[in-house]
Amino acid sequence: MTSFIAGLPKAELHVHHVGSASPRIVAELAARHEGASPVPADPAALADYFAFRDFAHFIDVYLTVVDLVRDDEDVRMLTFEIARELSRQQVRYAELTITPYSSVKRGIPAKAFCEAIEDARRGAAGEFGVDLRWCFDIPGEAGLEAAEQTLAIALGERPDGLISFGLGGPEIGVPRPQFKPYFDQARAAGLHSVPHAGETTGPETIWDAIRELGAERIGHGITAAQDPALMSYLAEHRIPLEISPTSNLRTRAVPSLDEHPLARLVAAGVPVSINSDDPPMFGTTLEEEYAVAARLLGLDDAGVAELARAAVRQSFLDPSGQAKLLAEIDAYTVRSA
Ligand SMILES: O=c1[nH]cnc2c1ncn2[C@@H]1O[C@H](CO)[C@@H](O)[C@H]1O
Repeated sequence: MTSFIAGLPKAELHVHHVGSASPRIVAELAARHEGASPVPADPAALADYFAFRDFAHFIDVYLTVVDLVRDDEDVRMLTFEIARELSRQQVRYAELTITPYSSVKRGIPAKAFCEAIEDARRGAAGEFGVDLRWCFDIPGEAGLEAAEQTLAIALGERPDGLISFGLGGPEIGVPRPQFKPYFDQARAAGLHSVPHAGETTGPETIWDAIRELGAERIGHGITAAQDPALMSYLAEHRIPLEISPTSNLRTRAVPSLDEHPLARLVAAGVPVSINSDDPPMFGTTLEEEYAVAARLLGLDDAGVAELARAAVRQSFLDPSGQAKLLAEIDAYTVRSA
């Protein structure tokens, strides 16, 4: 199973930019910028640093890593190195969630930020054969000011790889309906709506994301398992959940992997993709998340290949790109039989 997963061509739909900074990248960033940072450069110490009391603590820690990204060269290096890691796991296509607001607020001009990610996107395609797209998300804890800025950067700079508009950060105390005007404008401009919801709050947040923000996919959405009517709605309207099992464990959104609602969601017919969210911060990889999903769902190699196909079909990759990647998965599965 493990070697099958390792070689399986994949697509990743829910993985965060700064959240993918590996210990090597974090050490490189820490070394570049003198000055006090609580983020340890030593990989062992960093692993201890990435231990979270709860979700709010996770966001606090996450933002200390955001502080390490100080200029457009840091952005370019981080993005390119993420693509290297994705290619090592046979990821051919990834929709990377990026929060430009947080970096622009820290002094990186929006134009330079977008040029840097686009440089890295071209490099990733040429060097690694990884096709990167961007989801620009609003950091919810920064409220409507961040929504305003994120939309302005998205529509003002409109980098070629930008395909979707999201909402991350804490859900508690951050009601989704307030962001409706920004999602309306983003969708009117042709961006897909993919807010987080139902990660740390109940099903009503997911209903809001659907009804108020026009969600086409939901980030996490695991509390949908508490509402059979919502699961039926997600199944009937083919609104996929972007599931990251270990993330939910490490942020304490679920008490244990065995209690993760993934199997209940799949049994109810809810479309899901498997993702890693913030892999180094959660001590995992996309490959590992496929193995966790295979265990929780009792899948054989054929079942795991279907997980990869589902992610491709739920992606915003164009039909010909999807057909090409699906054919690659089919060919790999036949070869591995
Ligand atoms: O699992 C997650 N849930 C919500 N937000 C997340 C997660 N992982 C990373 N972020 C990021 O946390 C920042 C908060 O300012 C945002 O950039 C969001 O993208």
